[in-house]
Amino acid sequence: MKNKLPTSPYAFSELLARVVKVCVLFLIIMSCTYMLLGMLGYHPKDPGWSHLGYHPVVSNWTGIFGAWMTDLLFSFLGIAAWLLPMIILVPTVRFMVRKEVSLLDGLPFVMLRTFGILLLMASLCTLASIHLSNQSLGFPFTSGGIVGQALSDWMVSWFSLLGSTVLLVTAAGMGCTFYMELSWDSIQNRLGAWVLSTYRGLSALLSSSSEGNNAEERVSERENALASAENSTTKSLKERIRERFEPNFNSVDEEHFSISSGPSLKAVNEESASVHNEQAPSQVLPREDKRKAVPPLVTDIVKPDNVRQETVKGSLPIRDVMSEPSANELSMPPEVVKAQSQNASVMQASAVKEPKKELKIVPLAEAHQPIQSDDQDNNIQNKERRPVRSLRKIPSLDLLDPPELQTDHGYSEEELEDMSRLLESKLKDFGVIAEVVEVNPGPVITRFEIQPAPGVKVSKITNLAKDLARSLAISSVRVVEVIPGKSVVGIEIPNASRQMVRLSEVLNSKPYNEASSRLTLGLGNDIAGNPVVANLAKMPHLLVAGTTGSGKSVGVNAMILSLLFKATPEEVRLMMVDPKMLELSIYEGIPHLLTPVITDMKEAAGGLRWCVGEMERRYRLMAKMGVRNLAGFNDKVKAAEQQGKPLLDPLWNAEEHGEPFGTPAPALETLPYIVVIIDEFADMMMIVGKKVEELIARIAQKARAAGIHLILATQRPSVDVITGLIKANVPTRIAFQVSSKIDSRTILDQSGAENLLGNGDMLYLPAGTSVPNRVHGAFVGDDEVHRVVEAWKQVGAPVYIDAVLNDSGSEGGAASGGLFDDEQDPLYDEAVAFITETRKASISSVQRKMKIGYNRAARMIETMEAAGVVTEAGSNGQREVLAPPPVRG
Ligand SMILES: Nc1ncnc2c1ncn2[C@@H]1O[C@H](COP(=O)(O)OP(=O)(O)OP(=O)(O)O)[C@@H](O)[C@H]1O
Repeated sequence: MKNKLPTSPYAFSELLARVVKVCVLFLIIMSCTYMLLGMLGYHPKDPGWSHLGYHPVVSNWTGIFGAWMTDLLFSFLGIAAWLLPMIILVPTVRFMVRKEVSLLDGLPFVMLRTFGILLLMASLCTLASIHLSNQSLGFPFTSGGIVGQALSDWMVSWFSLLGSTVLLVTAAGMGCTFYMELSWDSIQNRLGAWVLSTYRGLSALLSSSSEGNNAEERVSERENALASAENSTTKSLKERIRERFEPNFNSVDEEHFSISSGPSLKAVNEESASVHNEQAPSQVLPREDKRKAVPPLVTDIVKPDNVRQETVKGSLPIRDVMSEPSANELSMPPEVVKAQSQNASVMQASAVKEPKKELKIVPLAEAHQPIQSDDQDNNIQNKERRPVRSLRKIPSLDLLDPPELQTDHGYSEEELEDMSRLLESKLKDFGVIAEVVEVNPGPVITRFEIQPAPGVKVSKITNLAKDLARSLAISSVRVVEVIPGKSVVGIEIPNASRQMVRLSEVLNSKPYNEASSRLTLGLGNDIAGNPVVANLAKMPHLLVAGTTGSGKSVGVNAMILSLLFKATPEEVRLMMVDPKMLELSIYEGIPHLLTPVITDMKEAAGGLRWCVGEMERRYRLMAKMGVRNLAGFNDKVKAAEQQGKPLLDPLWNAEEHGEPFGTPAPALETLPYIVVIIDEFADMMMIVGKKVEELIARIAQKARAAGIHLILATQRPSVDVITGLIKANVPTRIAFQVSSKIDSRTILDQSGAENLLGNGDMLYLPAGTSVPNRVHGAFVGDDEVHRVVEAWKQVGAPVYIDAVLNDSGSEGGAASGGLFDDEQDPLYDEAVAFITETRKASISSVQRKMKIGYNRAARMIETMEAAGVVTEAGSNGQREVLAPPPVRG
């Protein structure tokens, strides 16, 4: 007798209760359906509670009862009546299916919901009465019914139309919350999910329709992939929970387990609770207690240890969604758990969907093309022609401090991988879709080569340099727009610890040692650690600028020492101008100096003027010798010496030198290169004025062939110092760190120097190029400079050329701009008389005749040229005298 009917009164009453419950449920469902049909079939002319009716027959499908009932509902509630069937049905069904809860236990909840219903209905009726016209609706009274009408009249008189609306919407929200036991979090989540899916759908639609917009297409594809991966992840989690619960929950509806789309955990909790309850019906728990009772059951399947922290995309910790929910999560509201699991699954899915690509890590030493030294192409021919080292004793490079042992090995592969992902994600935050395709670690910086998505402008990335630096929490980021030979953009990020480049390292390198030019400068190392040397003879003039403390003076010192380790005083002579009386005074007394280090700006102008005169003399000499440059001239002189037939000075004029007519000309000697180094060139511009700019421009235009070169340094890279005239004539530039993009543009005609690291980090822009090379400047300390200076002083004392400065002191009006243009020189008239008489317009003859310095004589000749007394110098440097000789009375 397996299926015995219950015989005890307890068993019968239980059966009866169950049957009654089902019947009541059925009745309520049918009543609500009837109500709904009645409302659908409503006709205003049917008889009803509010009127007798005009139709002989009732039109409502539900008969006269239905017509009456509908009329009653619409009369009282207006449009809100439509909600009634739903409002009755939903809680009833919920109450009925939860079979274990007695009416008494559920009473507080019923009351709460009822209160919610009343609040919701009343506020909806009133809102409808206030804002909806009844004309098209045709309800017996108003669109909000009698209830709405009464409440709206009262509320508007007290709170005005706007105030009532605000209050009613609030009341409706509250009613809804009570009625549905609603969590606004969950609404927010659902709304968010809906907006997201709509956006995905739309963007997928748009991207598929617009060809060429591949960037968006990739995003939307990726997002869709993430979404599907998310679903699949959710599903697998679903399946795993199902496996756990299968024996107990065979009949439980699939949707109760929907982790990502509903209050899944809550459903699981409730269902788990009911399992407990079935095991002990006698222990019916109120709802709150049930919740407390659930965790032990569920924690039973949770392994909190499985929660794995993974660092993907930099420092973002992501929980592995494949692990089961943590105990913590179980105490959270289900919506929060859902949101977290969604986030985590999206991230996990991205990791699953996009398997980590092997990041290509190529050290800069291999990836970076070393900067070609100007001298290197000529090396082979030059080596045959000239000895690489001068016979004269040049101090040993041992005087310099040796390079330090490099102990830092930079970033590990893992760190580089993480940084790449972080960089990608930060770029994405700023709206730039790009992929790191290669990483090049170097000794000072690491370069990330990124491939931007099609359509991304490189200027957008450049403009993000500062924001990127901030968001990556590093001092600076430099964007390299063009990497020769590649289609990628470079992002240069400083290493945590920087390796110092020592001058000894650069000067001991092959490129410096093999360079034949006596004007080879060791600048530092490139980003890959290769030495960078440059030939000043090819530059042929150099402008160095950078903010104070950026490493300019150290850089200039490194250049001067490069010259001192390469050339003897016979090969290179130096003129140093140091308005600050600080930086270059250290070189006082070395044999290379043409004059003592110039600190007086008037003398500096005189020095420049001497250079102009020397330049013109050299041009004349070269013209006579039929050579095109100083190297050619020196070669010819040396060759003649070696053959035992020294060449005689072709410009020799015995009379001019006060020698008797017929005195043989002296033999020609090789001419040294002259390098003029001006440490703070802005000061000179300020003190002496425009004339300096003109002189510099004049030297810069012509001096290359004559072997005269300028190195101009300034800490004020403004347009009044680095003028258009100077920029046009000084084509090679070095920018150390500057404070703004504008300063960088003034120096290099492009931004970038504002993102340098300081401490000798520089951008070197060779003449005729537009892509600057980043160089980490060579460091040389003051004590090293001292040692080299002392060594040279031991070799010999300087032979100063007095003419360079000897008459500059008499140029009283220099500061006022009257340095070169006064006809008021007391000797001017005498000089004009002398020239027009002898018909020889030569500076040296005026110099000798008047017993004045070169500068003053040259100035007089120029004034005569301006006055039309003499012509301008021809290609051979000669001038014709135009004015007639003075009339002798
Ligand atoms: N190549 C380098 N490597 C490492 N550190 C350097 C380098 N060059 C300069 N520095 C550091 O920067 C400091 C400032 O350098 P320097 O005096 O050359 O700057 P500056 O631009 O000439 O400043 P100012 O215009 O005020 O004289 C130096 O004392 C040194 O510590």
